[in-house]
Amino acid sequence: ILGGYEARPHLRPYMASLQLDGQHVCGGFLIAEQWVLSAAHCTEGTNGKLFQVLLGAHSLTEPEPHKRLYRVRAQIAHPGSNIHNNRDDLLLLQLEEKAELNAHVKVLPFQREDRDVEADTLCEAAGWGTVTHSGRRPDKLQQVERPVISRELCNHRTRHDQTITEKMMCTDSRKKDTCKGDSGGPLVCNGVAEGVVTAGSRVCGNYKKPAIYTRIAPYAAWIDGVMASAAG
Ligand SMILES: O=C(O)c1[nH]c2ccc(F)cc2c1NC(=O)[C@H]1C[C@@H]1c1ccccc1
Repeated sequence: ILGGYEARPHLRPYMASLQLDGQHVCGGFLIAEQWVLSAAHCTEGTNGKLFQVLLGAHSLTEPEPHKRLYRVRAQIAHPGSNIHNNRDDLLLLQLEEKAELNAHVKVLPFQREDRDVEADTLCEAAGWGTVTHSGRRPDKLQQVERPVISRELCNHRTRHDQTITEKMMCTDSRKKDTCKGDSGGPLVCNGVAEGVVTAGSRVCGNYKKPAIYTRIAPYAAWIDGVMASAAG
């Protein structure tokens, strides 16, 4: 998160850190007791290794009472996701067991109504992604508030030039922005997850390249289908 600030500990009890060998790789969030939603690109370069999912954390390194690392039973990338673009950039992770829900570990509802969030709506993003242009990594969860920008503006030839589909949304990236390592985390608008930070490599903090999110509502049926088929 560039230009943000330390989140109040455990005010975002749905936040997950996707880790490999104890290292934070991407964000994610709890959408059901045994399911985390993140971004498919985060699995690139992991050559099929399964993540571990840290829940209930504020600091990545310090011992905290409700912090717990969960093994992953299955990782399901959206079938349309690919390395060449940001389309269908979603990853579902089934935890080995149901997460123990408490004040520090909670499910975040996601938007099911497929309607664009109005431009200028202030939404929030949080993550353990880079906090400086030089790539400094924070230990504690950071957050930032960003206004939604219209798809028309985001698709301008000087911005993302017609690559933003109706299954994506954008926020202003002037100075304050999501960045590498925040991918997979939720864009929360009025208390509901409307988007997932895309994990395609992009420049951060440059107003000419707005932040891109996968809108969740268009994928509600896919998400429900995967969770239902793997149930039990
Ligand atoms: O965040 C992303 O967009 C992204 N997309 C990817 C694709 C492949 C892939 F193997 C990783 C990623 C990855 N994350 C990262 O590189 C994480 C490791 C870097 C990081 C940044 C800040 C704080 C901690 C760690």
